[in-house]
This record gives sequence, structure tokens and C-alpha cells, in this order.
Amino acid sequence: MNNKRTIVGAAIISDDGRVLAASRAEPAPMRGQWEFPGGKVEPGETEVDALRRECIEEVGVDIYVGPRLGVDIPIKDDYILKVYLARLRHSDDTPQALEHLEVRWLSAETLYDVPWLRADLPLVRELEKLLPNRIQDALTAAD
Ligand SMILES: Nc1nc2c([nH]c(=O)n2[C@H]2C[C@H](O)[C@@H](COP(=O)(O)OP(=O)(O)OP(=O)(O)O)O2)c(=O)[nH]1
Repeated sequence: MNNKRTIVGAAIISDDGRVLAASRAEPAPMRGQWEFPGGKVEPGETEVDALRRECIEEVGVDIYVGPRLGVDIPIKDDYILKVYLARLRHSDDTPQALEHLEVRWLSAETLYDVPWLRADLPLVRELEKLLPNRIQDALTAAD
């Protein structure tokens, strides 16, 4: 039996009642679809370390990682998506699209203005319930 699973971590970075979303550049079938910054957890790396590394690489910001949102989501092949709430370590940092087509802060009102990756839709629905105020409470435990 093959138990090898690839964990993909993604961070819902929130600030001032909004969350950061990013438009994928590749692969071609996903181009222009929106997601939360993140990526594969490398061998020997914790999920929290992977999220911090990916957010620096992809959007140029360091984060505090807080609690999980939602459950494990099976995506393609043996990939499992695990999403965490997060906030900026440095509040005046401005996220940049270093590997994406675009990054955008979305509010409760604009959350569905972008075409999300299909796998993210259950998470976006969970997130909707936390915006704008309850997300801050959920994050007070963030390291
Ligand atoms: N980062 C991220 N990936 C997601 C989300 N939703 C979702 O289905 N995915 C999928 C897209 C990809 O198939 C996979 C993540 O792969 P990736 O290519 O971003 O990972 P990576 O940065 O480690 O990539 P690489 O180094 O191998 O190029 O997970 C999401 O919200 N965030």
C-alpha cells in the first residue's frame, strides 16, 4: 500500500478584516484561478515552517501561523490541502505577486469577486463566516 501523501499548506493571511488571495500563473489549466499562498511541505519541514517559507518566496511577507481552518481537503493524486489562519509579522509589509499574476486583499463583500480554485471553495465558505470580525478572535492564539 502506498501511504505517501504530499501535504500542501496554504495560509489565509488576514489583516483588518480582509484576507490575502493570489492568482496562479501556472500550470496553464490553473492560470488565473485564485488560491491562498502556500505550497508543498518539504521533507523534514514542519507545516508551519513550510507556510512561512512559501509566503516569503511567493508574496514576500513573513507571517505568524495560527489555527487550522476547515478539514484536510484531498486534491489531485495523493495531495492533501491543509489551510491555516495567519497574520503578518510586520504590519506595514505589503504583499507582492512574486510568483503569482496578482495578489489582492479581499473583504467579506469582495470574497467571491475572484474565481477560486475548486478545492478552495469549501474553505472560502468557512472563511466567509469569520469575516470581518471573528477572524481576529480566531487568531489571538497565533504564535
Ligand atoms: N498554494 C496553494 N495550492 C493550492 C490551493 N488550492 C489548491 O487546490 N492548491 C493546489 C494547486 C497545486 O496543485 C498544489 C500546490 O502546488 P504548488 O505548485 O503551489 O506547490 P509548490 O509551491 O511547492 O510548487 P513547486 O515548488 O513544486 O513548483 O495545490 C491553495 O489554496 N493554495
